[in-house]
Amino acid sequence: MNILERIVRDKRKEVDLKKELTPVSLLERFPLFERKTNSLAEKLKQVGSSGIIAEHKRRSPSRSVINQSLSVQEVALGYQNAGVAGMSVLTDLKYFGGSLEDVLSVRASVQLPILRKEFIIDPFQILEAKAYGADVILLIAAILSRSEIKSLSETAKDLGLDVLLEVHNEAELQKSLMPSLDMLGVNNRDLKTFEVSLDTSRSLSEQIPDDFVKVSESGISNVDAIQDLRSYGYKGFLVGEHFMKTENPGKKASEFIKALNS
Ligand SMILES: O=P(O)(O)OC[C@@H](O)[C@@H](O)c1c[nH]c2ccccc12
Repeated sequence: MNILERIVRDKRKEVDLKKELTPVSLLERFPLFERKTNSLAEKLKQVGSSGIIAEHKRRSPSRSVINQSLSVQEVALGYQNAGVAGMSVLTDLKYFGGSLEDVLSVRASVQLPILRKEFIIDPFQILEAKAYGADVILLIAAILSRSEIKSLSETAKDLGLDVLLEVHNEAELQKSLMPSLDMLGVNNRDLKTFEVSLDTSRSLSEQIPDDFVKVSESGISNVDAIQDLRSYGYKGFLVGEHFMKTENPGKKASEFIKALNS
């Protein structure tokens, strides 16, 4: 069993348990459930957007410690001041050390569009995302069938959330294209082997129709890479470790965006 299969197996158990404990009717009564969401796709399309989607990530299966010592609010404020287009918040606890409460804290601290970074396999997790203040959900093509992608993305759209669909190869891309997606993310990291190559974004770019906002994810650690990926049509750049592994992720992001604009 590869790591992705293990994560999904554990996620199924976690979600089934949570569904027993929390009725949907309760989530729908959370104060944040009614709010108007903030579109990341629209933000990325604006001229002059930095395109940076900065991630909060304490640890990962490929790197046991990234940053465990900062408060998520502090990181969020630093990112917002730096001029990022949006923020991604990992909510998986077992493998990434995150939680839905992290989304709630970020929502209370900044106005940025917030992506709930999670292994979504059930509509319940999309209701949670809305209830805790997220604006965008991630769907990962490697763990979902076409019909699951369709029903989950339609659920998200009905709630006013943006959908970022993540692919890693051509087969995943071809099986996933449908109008209920807003952004197409190409993960440069193979979630089964952890190998990273920006060539994945370069080679898949021309197969992504222009009606989707293109996002390149993972392994981005320099400004030149972004300039290069822009020439392939990418408008969003998901950056985690390069910022989070420093003592001051907001400062790192600020320097990065300044270099991008100079
Ligand atoms: O830390 P990096 O290499 O900059 O990567 C960030 C982000 O792309 C990565 O965390 C990620 C992309 N897709 C995911 C799916 C699940 C968990 C994590 C991810």
